[in-house]
Amino acid sequence: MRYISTRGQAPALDFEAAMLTGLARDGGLYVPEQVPHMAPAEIAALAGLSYEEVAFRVMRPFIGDCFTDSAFREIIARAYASFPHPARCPLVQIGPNDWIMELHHGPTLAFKDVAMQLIGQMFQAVLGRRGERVTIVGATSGDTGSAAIEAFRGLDTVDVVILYPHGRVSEVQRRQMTTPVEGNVHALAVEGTFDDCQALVKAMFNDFAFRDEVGLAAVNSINWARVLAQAVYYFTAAVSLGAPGRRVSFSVPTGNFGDIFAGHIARRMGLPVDTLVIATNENDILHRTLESGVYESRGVVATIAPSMDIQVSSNFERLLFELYGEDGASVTAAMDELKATGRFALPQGAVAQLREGFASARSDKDTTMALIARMHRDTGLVLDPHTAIGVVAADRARGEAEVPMVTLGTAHAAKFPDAVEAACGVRPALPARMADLYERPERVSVVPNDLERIEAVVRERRQ
Ligand SMILES: Cc1ncc(COP(=O)(O)O)c(C=O)c1O
Ligand SMILES: N[C@@H](CCOP(=O)(O)O)C(=O)O
Repeated sequence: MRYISTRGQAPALDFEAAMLTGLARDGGLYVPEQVPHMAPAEIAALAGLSYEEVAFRVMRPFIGDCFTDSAFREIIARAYASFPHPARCPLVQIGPNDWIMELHHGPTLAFKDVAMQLIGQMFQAVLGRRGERVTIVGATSGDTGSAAIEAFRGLDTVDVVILYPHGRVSEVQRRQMTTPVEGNVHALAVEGTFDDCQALVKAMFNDFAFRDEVGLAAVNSINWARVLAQAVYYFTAAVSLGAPGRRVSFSVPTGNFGDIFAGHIARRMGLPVDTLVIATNENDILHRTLESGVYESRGVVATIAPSMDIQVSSNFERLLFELYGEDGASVTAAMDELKATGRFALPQGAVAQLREGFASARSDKDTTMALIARMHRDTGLVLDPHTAIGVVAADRARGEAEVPMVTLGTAHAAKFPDAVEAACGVRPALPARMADLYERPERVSVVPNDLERIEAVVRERRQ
């Protein structure tokens, strides 16, 4: 299995190299040259298997000879041992044909743990074998950073530096990043937005001297391994609802377009995924793109779903690559235009293809709060704002009524207690293992939105 860049100018790599490389050297994102196909019988055979075994079968064709089968099974087992729920990503029924897939049972209470716990194990195994050490620099709107710090804290093969937008993450998210004591993990509060943080990370990858000096690596969804690990739960959910004999739709709270792109990959592998609903908050660039065919960044606004406060959705480039017939030059031209003018228009054919596979809906603050209140009143469930946006969008953009709809429950309500309490009157409690989170001392540096200054801090913090 080889991985190629969406910009068409970087060398093709195997899985191990693509995982360690992060952003391609031409500025693009790695994607598999071909997406492996699972036959209906292979999908049917996933029914009743453990999450770990499904993960092995879905991911195995993508990893080439990076790990032996037994080593890969052990890595998967270690990754999901940190999820107390036996199903790892359980489904909860909320209506006659509606479910929420709870992806918050990992150590930091958000769906990022599902991939990050696995990637932590994969990096440790590969870097240990190669005798190498890397510097992971990540951008976060709150959840990727806490999941990465949790997955890599104390490991002897990596330093981790996380950039988050100062004052724009919840207190729980911030404390999850700033309270770990291990010397190899560092949180930097950037005076800017998530988009600024993500642009800084990409700029560091494009500064080849810096990149090579520190051995830069990525655990954002820049890294293909993240997307791959997230494709697994689409299989577990769809199979338990009747796939391959039955189509299933998903509503996905969306920001950087990584999670929903994972669903698209599952569909390309042969899973009968019907509609993929892009659920957005007021930062609705993707919803507008579906409506108008123009991808136009209007600047990030702060919302009650801060993890989705994103305007430049990194993984949309992976979909564009497909929509543009895998022509790296066209993708490069679109990305250059975006950088220069803040917008680009998709060709008619690409827009039609986009609308065939995806629907979209936007939920604003009042609608999201009303949904949290209604859901609590009707079912007793306390949803976080991101998941609530997914449920609103599922209602607004579902296709055929008889197709089951699964909303991805991307975070635990306790990560956003203020918004949840304001919506439904219940202040969700943190699990016992985090009960002292508010008492732990914090360690964080506030830094300006300045590439040189941040590169200097990264150099200084490496061990
Ligand atoms: C809780 C939560 N929901 C939804 C999203 C959006 O996911 P994606 O960036 O993969 O589109 C994020 C951030 O990634 C998140 O942290
Ligand atoms: N919402 C994310 C933003 C980063 O997304 P990623 O999937 O590219 O890591 C976050 O919580 O940090």
